[in-house]
Amino acid sequence: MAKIGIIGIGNMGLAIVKGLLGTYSRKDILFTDVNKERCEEITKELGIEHVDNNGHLAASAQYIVLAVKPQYFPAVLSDIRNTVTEKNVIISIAPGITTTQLKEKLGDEKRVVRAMPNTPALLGEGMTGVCYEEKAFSAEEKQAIADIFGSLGKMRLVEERLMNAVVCVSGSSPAYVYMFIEALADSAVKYGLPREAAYEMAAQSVLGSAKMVLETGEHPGALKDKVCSPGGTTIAAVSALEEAGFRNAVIKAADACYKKCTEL
Ligand SMILES: NC(=O)C1=CN([C@@H]2O[C@H](COP(=O)(O)OP(=O)(O)OC[C@H]3O[C@@H](n4cnc5c(N)ncnc54)[C@H](OP(=O)(O)O)[C@@H]3O)[C@@H](O)[C@H]2O)C=CC1
Ligand SMILES: O=C(O)[C@@H]1CCC=N1
Repeated sequence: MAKIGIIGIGNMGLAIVKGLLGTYSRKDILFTDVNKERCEEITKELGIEHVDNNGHLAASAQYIVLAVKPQYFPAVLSDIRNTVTEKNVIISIAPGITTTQLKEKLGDEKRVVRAMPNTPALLGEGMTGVCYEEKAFSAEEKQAIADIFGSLGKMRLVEERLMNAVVCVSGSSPAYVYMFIEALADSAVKYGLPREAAYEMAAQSVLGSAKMVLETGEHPGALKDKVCSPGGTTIAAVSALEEAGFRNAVIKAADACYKKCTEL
């Protein structure tokens, strides 16, 4: 099996490695990071090798995942530029950095995939949007890309012009979902429920509701209507949420997220 190398073992790099471990053998994964102490700790904890610099990683792995913050991309791309060849599959998970920009830095003949995963990949429950130039990859490579992101959860191929929308709906959205869970739990604590019970009840309600959307195929609005008894408690809450601009707040959050993608 071709080796997968991760550059940057922070929040997302580590989530990807842990997700990959569900499917890939330890010997097929390697990583680098500027923080050598962290490298040692992760190697010790997970039994995965790290190498001492990005150039060495690029020489050893066929699939290379760039998992550093966008501001560190120029340095990382320059580290690997002279080592990667047309045989490598270079996967960027940065928001806002386009395939054209990546190829400008790496050389036009290099082959680039853009992916936008999210942190639930850590548990194999991630969602990743992926785009690449169809004709640049063999069927076997396309399968390998699907396997890599499939091992982190669900994956969908999208057109590159939609990658910023993917950041809004799934790359960044776990943060808003955690805020919702936190607020929901606070609301129950306010009325006397112990905090630990409140987090479990809030999180399980979000998990169960998400599964209802995914597994019944019903429209979220129809599922909402089934919770709202006429004249009941839920419709009173829904009315208060509408008054506070709940749905508009989420759409405005996406506007801010999308704008930021275009500025990075
Ligand atoms: N976090 C998330 O939920 C998601 C993040 N992403 C994207 O993933 C990328 C990484 O994000 P995230 O994991 O949150 O960031 P982190 O800062 O947590 O992780 C990046 C890691 O890379 C290290 N690093 C920095 N420069 C280099 C370098 N030159 N060579 C090797 N390693 C380096 C950092 O070290 P140090 O800390 O010392 O700088 C850090 O350990 C970003 O582009 C982000 O936009 C995409 C989807 C979701
Ligand atoms: O906040 C960020 O910029 C990254 C991209 C998606 C999630 N985290």
